[in-house]
Parts: sequence; structure tokens; C-alpha cells
Amino acid sequence: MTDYLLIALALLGLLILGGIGLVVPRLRRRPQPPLPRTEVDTRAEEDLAGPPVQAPEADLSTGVLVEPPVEAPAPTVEVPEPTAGRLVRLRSRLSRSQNVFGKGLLGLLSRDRLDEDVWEEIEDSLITADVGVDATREIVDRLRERTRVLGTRSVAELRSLLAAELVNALDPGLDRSLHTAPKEGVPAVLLVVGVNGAGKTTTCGKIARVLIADGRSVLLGAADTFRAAAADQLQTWAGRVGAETVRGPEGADPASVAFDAVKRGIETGVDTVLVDTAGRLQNKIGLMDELGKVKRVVEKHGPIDETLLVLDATTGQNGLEQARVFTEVVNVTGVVLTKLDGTAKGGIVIAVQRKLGIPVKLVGLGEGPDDLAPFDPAQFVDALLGTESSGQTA
Ligand SMILES: Nc1nc2c(ncn2[C@@H]2O[C@H](COP(=O)(O)OP(=O)(O)OP(=O)(O)O)[C@@H](O)[C@H]2O)c(=O)[nH]1
Repeated sequence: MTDYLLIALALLGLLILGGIGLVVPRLRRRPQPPLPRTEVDTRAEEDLAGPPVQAPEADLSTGVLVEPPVEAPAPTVEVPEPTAGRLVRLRSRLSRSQNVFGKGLLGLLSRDRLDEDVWEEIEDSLITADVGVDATREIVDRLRERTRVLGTRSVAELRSLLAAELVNALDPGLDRSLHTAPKEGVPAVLLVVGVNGAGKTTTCGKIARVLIADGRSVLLGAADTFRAAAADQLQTWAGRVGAETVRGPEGADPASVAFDAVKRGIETGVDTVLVDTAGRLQNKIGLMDELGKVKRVVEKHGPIDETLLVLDATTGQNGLEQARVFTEVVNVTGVVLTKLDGTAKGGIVIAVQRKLGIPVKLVGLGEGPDDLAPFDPAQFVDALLGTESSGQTA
């Protein structure tokens, strides 16, 4: 009997010890309930410590420490590179056109005999480079005359004659400045128009950078309400340089978004408001009417200072007819010729100006954020001909 009692007591003891062994580790793992805190405590601490920092949390089921998501650092505002001399820095982007103008034309002009066939070849090269028939004839006639009169034969002299004629064809006297300065505290307003895919949104972003690099404050209006992505794209460009964007819901009236953007720009006192519009084809009457409305509604705040027509240089002569219709609907004051890096037809700059009678003010030379340059005829011709210095050929 005593034996049975002893065995039963020993078993009981074992059971109790086993139970403690199981429970204690669990108790150790259980997290401590947080101490009650008052709202005032919390605020006082936040005031002292700045934004709350999340402590790592333990996952109770696995025991793995889970780091709180690292908050993305505040976006750093970029400082765009200055605009002075950009065309010179980006001259190598014109390499395709350089082959036609620099190597091709100069090669022809340096032939031993400048006979009728050579002059015809020179004419063909210029027409192939999209200079346009009328401008080509003028350039070639003047070159023929000057080489005959001067009896010029050295490569350096021929290059300088050709450069002078090309610069002359680009009408160097035209005012190419962008009207972006505020007047009496009211921001300057720039409207950006053109056909689909010409590069309007990209150009708006690049212009914002150009203006900011030159010390102006900018607000962007996303009046391209057809594509939500276009407004997102514009907002991203703006965010990179710390500019504000005004946008509306997808499908909103573009005129009302443009109006609101200018209103906001006036309220916040920025120097320049840049309004991006949706791409439209010149033969769609409804869309062109809509563009006219954007212009009229924006003008309720005051006159538009600059209307830039964005043209894709790779569409060549086809783009010219589209461009003409735009000039009838809105008062285009300047042309931005994009994608000049992607074409051998750099002569389109001459054709555009002659056909539209509107100065090319900016040229796009790549997809990078600072690949937009103020246009300068002498620097452009230097880049086309592959000459060493700028400004000496005019
Ligand atoms: N190579 C090159 N690409 C360019 C240049 N400018 C714009 N692009 C590209 O052209 C494409 C179209 O540009 P967007 O700015 O979206 O054109 P968009 O006119 O606003 O287009 P929609 O809103 O559809 O009318 C993009 O892939 C740009 O990166 C340039 O100067 N050179």
C-alpha cells in the first residue's frame, strides 16, 4: 500500500514539473501589454521627438522580427543644368544630320570642279535633308554666285560660305526669347500645343526645368485630360524640380483645368504657368475648337504670353501642314522642334520657319531631362557642319 502511495506521489510530482516546464517558456514569449498612455503624454513626446519612429515588431507565431517598412526618403529636388551653351554641349546629338551637311555638302563643295552635276547633287542633298525646295534654290543660287565671284576654293572658305548661307536661311534676326517673365506680379502664361506624340508633355517638363534653372518659379497645368497618364507624367516632371501641378479628373473640361491652373498661379505668385494640352489632329474640327476654347478661357485672366507649337522633326514636311492649321486656331508665337537627335533631316528647321513664319525657339535633342536647348542659328549651323567653334560662321 505504502509502495502504491509513493509511486502515485512520484507521478504527481513529475506531472507538476512537466506542466511548469511547458507553461514558463510560453509566458516568457507572451508580449507585455502596453502601458496605458494619455493623449497629452503622446503629444508631448511627439513634439520632442519629431515624427514617431516605429519599433520593430515581433511576429508571435514565428518569432521573426519584422522591420517596419522603411519610409521612402523625401524626394530630393533636382537642380537642372544651366541653359547657356546647351546647344553647343548637345551638338553631337545632331550626328545624323551632320553626315548630310558636314560630310556630304562640304565634300561636294570641295570637289575639284564645281560643274552643273555637282550643284545638282548639292541641291538634292539639301532637299533630302528637308530644307524645302524654295529655300534650297535660294541657298544654292547664292552659293554659286558667291563662289564664282570670290573664286573661292579652299575648304575653310567654302565651309564659311555655306555656313553663312544656312544661317541666313534661318533668319537670325527673329526674336527667339521665351516670354516667361511675370508682369506686375501676374505670372506669364505659356500654352503648349501640338499633335499626338510630338513630345508636348516631355517638352513642358523640360521647359519647367529650363525656367527653374534660369531662376524662375513655375506651376504646371495638366490640361491633357484625355490621358490620366499624361497628367501623371507631368506631375512627375514637376515633382523632380519641386514645382506644383494643377490637374483635374480624367475627362474633365481641359479649359476649366487650364483656367484653374492660371488662377492658382496668380494666387501663389509664381513667375510662369505652363499649360500642357492634349495632342490633337489638325483635321479633327471638334478638338481644334476645344483648343480655341482653352485659349479663350485662359485669356479671361489676361493675354497668353507665349503659345508654343511642338513639332516632331522626324515627321518632316508632313508636319508642316499640321502646323499651319494650329497657327490658325491659336496664335502660335514659337516652335519647339523635338527629336532632332533622331533624324538626318536637320534642314527641317529652315523649312518650318519659312513655311510658318514663326521662329524656332527651342530644340529637343534627346529624351533626357535637360536635352532641350534654346535655339541659336549660328550655333546650330556650326553643329550641323561639324565646325570647331561656335558663333564665327554667321
Ligand atoms: N529622342 C527624342 N525623344 C523625344 C524628344 N522629345 C520627346 N521625346 C519622346 O517622345 C515620346 C512622346 O512624348 P510625349 O511628351 O509623351 O508626347 P505628347 O505630345 O505629350 O503625347 P500625347 O499626350 O499623346 O499627345 C516620349 O517617348 C518622349 O520621351 C526628343 O527631343 N528626342
